[in-house]
Amino acid sequence: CTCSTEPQNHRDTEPQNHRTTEPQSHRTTEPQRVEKIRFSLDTFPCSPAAHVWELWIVDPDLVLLRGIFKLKKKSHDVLLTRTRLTWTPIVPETPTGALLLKDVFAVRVKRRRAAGQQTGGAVLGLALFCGRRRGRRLEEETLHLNNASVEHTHTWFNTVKELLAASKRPRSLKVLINPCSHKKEAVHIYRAHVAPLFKMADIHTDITITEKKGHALSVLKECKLDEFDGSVLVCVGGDGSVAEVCHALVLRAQLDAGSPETPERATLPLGIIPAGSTDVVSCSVHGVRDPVTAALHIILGHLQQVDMCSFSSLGRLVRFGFSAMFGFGGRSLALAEKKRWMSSSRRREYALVKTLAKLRPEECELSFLPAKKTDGNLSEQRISIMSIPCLSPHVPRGLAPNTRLANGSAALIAVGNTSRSEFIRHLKRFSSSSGQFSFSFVEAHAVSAVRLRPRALTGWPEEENEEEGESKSTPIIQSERAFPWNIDGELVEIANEVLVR
Ligand SMILES: Nc1ncnc2c1ncn2[C@@H]1O[C@H](COP(=O)(O)OP(=O)(O)OP(=O)(O)O)[C@@H](O)[C@H]1O
Repeated sequence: CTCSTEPQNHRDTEPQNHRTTEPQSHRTTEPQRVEKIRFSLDTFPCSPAAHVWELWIVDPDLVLLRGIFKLKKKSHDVLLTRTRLTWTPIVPETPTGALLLKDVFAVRVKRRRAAGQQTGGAVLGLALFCGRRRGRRLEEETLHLNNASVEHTHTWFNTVKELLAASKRPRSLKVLINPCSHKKEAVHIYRAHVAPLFKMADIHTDITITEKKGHALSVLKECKLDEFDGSVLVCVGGDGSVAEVCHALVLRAQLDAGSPETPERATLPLGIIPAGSTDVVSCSVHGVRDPVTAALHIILGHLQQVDMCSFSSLGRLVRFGFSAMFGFGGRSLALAEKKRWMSSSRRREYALVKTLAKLRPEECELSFLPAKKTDGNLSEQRISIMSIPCLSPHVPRGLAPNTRLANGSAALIAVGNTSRSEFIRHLKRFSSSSGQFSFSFVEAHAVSAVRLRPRALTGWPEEENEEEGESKSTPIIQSERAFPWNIDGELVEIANEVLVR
């Protein structure tokens, strides 16, 4: 029983509040079983000083203080109640869990709030948000550090926040979204899976939803790059969108450096959020096709250099890109492009089957500069050139599994003249297992440059009338002298020899 006019003599009139103002080592986390009964002055008129009497019925087991002390050189959790001191050894003394701050992207103070309550609420502790590896994926995970002390929580919060602010992470993002990618889901993928993570990490975003093909290129050609200082460009879309943005970044770097001949490194890093049908570039860089993994890589500031090729013809730059196919790959894409009204998977299947039915070698002269060994000369081929492994859900090990992302070379895969059935066997091995290069008609080389000169300037002329009902005014090859190339999934028609570096 105590009597007071000074609330602080009771430590506080609200027993549960005093828990939140105590420093860590003197704070109890036990529920406080204290009941308070108030009496009016009239009840005890004999008291000269007090206005109110308060009777405190105190649980003798109530923990008054709690802290970590060493007893006989071992750490103990020590509790103080009104009647006794107890201590429990803290075992093991080595940490049982660890979290690297390089994986943490946000910290928040947790509060108890009623439904609909926006502000305030009792402090419950800290939540640390991090990206955890699960195989090739990065997943968002939260570490809860529960502690009801306001002072303690804010000290930890401020320190962690300062540490995060000092790390090399993007503070702002210029986001380009292709709303037409694949099933037109890019905007939804961004809003549902990516934007909440950027918000959580306090990253400012400036979003452009592209209106047509070439829009991203014109944005990046004309923008002032110093406005993007310290920021990262993000592309949400499929391989066509990524290729357009990458081409724009490298082209811009070359234009700014005034060196059309020498390759220049792009000044802005690019984040790729996969929203296409195959997402070869995203799969190759992240090892998995997953928007959350991609977003967490961006937030955590992970950087990966990636090789690109330049494609030029007769001394003029055609474009920059990661992969190109000539022959079978170019022909089937050209055919698929004619069937735009079909769904993307159907027209791809249709074009594949049709092109296989008319399979024949390209008459061409192919020379290359090997990355390590002696140079070579090949003819009558179907050809692929890839600066990255080109992984996709359909080809889990990649079209060019021996190519690294940034080794300064590309894989040249040349498939010589063979029967249709052997060619199909070769193709099938990409999706099933290894061994796709162990055919006598397949050659694979690591190269730093390739020159391809088509010999027959009219390509496959018999194809142009290949189907009943098909208009003769829409030939597969727009110009009689042009050859279809598949560069990063985009149809590029080039009439003359092509130099890839
Ligand atoms: N608003 C738009 N309307 C039409 N095309 C666009 C628009 N914005 C961008 N594009 C172009 O769409 C082309 C294809 O986009 P993207 O590669 O993202 O989709 P996709 O072809 O469905 O995916 P994938 O290449 O993985 O199959 C790109 O060349 C891009 O330049």
